[in-house]
Amino acid sequence: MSSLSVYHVSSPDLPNKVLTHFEDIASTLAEKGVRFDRWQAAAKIQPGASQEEVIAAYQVQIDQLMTERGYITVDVISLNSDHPQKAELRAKFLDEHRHAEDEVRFFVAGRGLFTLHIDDYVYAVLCEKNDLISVPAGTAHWFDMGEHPHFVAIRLFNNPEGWVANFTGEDIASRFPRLED
Ligand SMILES: CSCCC(=O)/C(O)=C/O
Ligand SMILES: [Fe+2]
Ligand code: NI
Repeated sequence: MSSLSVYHVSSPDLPNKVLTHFEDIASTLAEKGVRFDRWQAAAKIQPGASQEEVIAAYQVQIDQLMTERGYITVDVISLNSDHPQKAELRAKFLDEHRHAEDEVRFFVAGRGLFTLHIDDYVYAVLCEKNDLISVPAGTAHWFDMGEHPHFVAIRLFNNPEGWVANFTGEDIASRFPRLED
């Protein structure tokens, strides 16, 4: 089940609230400019499936997002716990960073934990299959796929380079809960 846990930066052990209803999650995030939508990921895709297979299965949805929201680049992260570089891949996203563009991720299988740091609050968004999250450019955040990754996410970008991150150098991510798997 998708969820949103909201913490004050000073209390990583105790969330102020935990939301599990889609409308509550979407409206709380919308107040901060974060878009949380639920789409139907109807094609059965297994974590570990190739980028080509995932893009072909979701071409209609990808085209819709590109046309309606102007994204120009797409790629796929598709990982299961057999992946030989899973620890390095996990570590790559675990430190707080920002992007110069919106972070748009459509989960078509499995789950992952996005944690957003906005002013004095931390928003931990557990994303699952069918969730489409759009985090505004410049938002400090990190992502945990867990020790045993099991997810497929389609990533959309509005720059031709794809994924470019600016790390903040802060250690805040190490104090907040990681994905339990
Ligand atoms: C769920 S997609 C992989 C993570 C990623 O692209 C990112 O920028 C995390 O912050
Ligand atoms: Fe990111
Ligand atoms: Ni699964």
